[in-house]
Amino acid sequence: MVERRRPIPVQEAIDHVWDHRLPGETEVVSINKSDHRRLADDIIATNPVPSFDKSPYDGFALSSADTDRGGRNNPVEFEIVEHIGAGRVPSVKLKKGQATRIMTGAMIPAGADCVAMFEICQEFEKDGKPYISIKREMSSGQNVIPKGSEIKEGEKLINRGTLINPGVKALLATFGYSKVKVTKKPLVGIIATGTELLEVEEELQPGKIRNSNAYMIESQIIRAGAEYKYFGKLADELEPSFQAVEDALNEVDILITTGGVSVGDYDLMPDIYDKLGAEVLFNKIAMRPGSVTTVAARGNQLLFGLSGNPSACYVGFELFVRPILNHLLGNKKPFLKRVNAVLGDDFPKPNPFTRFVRSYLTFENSIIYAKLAGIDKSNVVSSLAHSTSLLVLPGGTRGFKPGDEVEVLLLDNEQGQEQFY
Ligand SMILES: Nc1nc2c(c(=O)[nH]1)N[C@H]1C(S)=C(S)[C@@H](COP(=O)(O)OP(=O)(O)OC[C@H]3O[C@@H](n4cnc5c(N)ncnc54)[C@H](O)[C@@H]3O)O[C@H]1N2
Ligand code: MOO
Ligand SMILES: [Mg+2]
Repeated sequence: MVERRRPIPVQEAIDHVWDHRLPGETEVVSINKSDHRRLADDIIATNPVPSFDKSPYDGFALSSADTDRGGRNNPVEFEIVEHIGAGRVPSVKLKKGQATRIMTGAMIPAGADCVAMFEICQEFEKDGKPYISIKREMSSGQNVIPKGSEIKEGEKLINRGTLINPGVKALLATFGYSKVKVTKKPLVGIIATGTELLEVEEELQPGKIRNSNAYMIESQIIRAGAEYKYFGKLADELEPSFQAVEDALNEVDILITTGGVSVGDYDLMPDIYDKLGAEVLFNKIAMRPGSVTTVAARGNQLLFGLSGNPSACYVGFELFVRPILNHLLGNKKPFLKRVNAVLGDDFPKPNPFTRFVRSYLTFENSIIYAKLAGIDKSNVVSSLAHSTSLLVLPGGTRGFKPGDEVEVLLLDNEQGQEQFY
């Protein structure tokens, strides 16, 4: 007799997996290798920025008081006593009527409180010495970037958990973080099951198919920021499959298998979990595709039994594996970002289960439209390449039509959300 499974709501399944989450680990990497990693510590300003009063322009540093009553008919003159570029420390303290020729980024000399840009100065020589004249009044602080005006020393700039992007990297360099403490990438094992599977380089044979899921999962793991180890494909035979799964568990943090989780004669994963002594958290979810997605726990390891059907496998990963990887990676918003959109296609067939439809978004006249990425069947592979989102259609007795307001989960968005819903 076929086993009857009780489907549980998606949120309940997500909660079960979430209850088994573990804290991630950290490691130190060189700043050059830190891209796309997540910060394990807050980033604190180790110095003020700028760390000295500096000039934002090429011009002349002088005392604004010396320009008092300067004007169109009353030019004020300054003797140029020093010439400094960025990186040099001024050595002359300016006296009344003196100015320093200064370049962008250079330190403002003592005795100066403003910078007159080249464009407003007349240069000339008097007694063989360089001079300028200015036909206007300057104010104190004009064209000076004061020390600490951008960032105060000790200020918290970036929260731990933040993904390192070019801007974050610029800050790390600004504050001397040549080594960066980041969260460690969890290692996720992949096993594909199915006697019908051929590897990518093999010729197609009658009754067989190429194993696309393992490669798809590799890519999903990388997109999530983790690392994978592929243990190959297994024929549907219990003893060797059990051995392979047990061996793989010794090497990885998390194990993903694909196929063999339904109720077929060669669906061996339920027996393998049994033999491993793993606790099956659930094996039926009220969702399409991926209703047979099974998650088991052995010790502190999670085993994700994703469906063999490509679209079901894909969705199972995004809903159940990805948040756990995000959590291990220190992402404080581990669930897929959910936004509202307008349905751009017809979807007349109702379904009692919540559907996660492979879709993409378009942006027209300030409206986000969600459109179907292709055939909406659990066994198809073709729609996945065009999917940037999962349209969430609640289960029920009605279908959906263009113009209906819908929710979509974003697949390529780095900013997730704290809860699934
Ligand atoms: N009597 C029932 N039959 C089925 C049920 C059910 O409830 N009662 N559930 C159906 C649903 S829903 C799904 S989804 C599938 C799930 O199947 P399995 O997870 O057990 O996977 P397999 O049987 O091993 O394979 C299913 C399908 O996927 C192809 N496949 C498998 N591995 C790969 C791979 N690595 N790359 C590409 N394609 C793969 C495989 O050849 C099969 O066509 O069960 C339904 N049946
Ligand atoms: O698990 Mo199946 O994908 O619901 O069709
Ligand atoms: Mg099966």
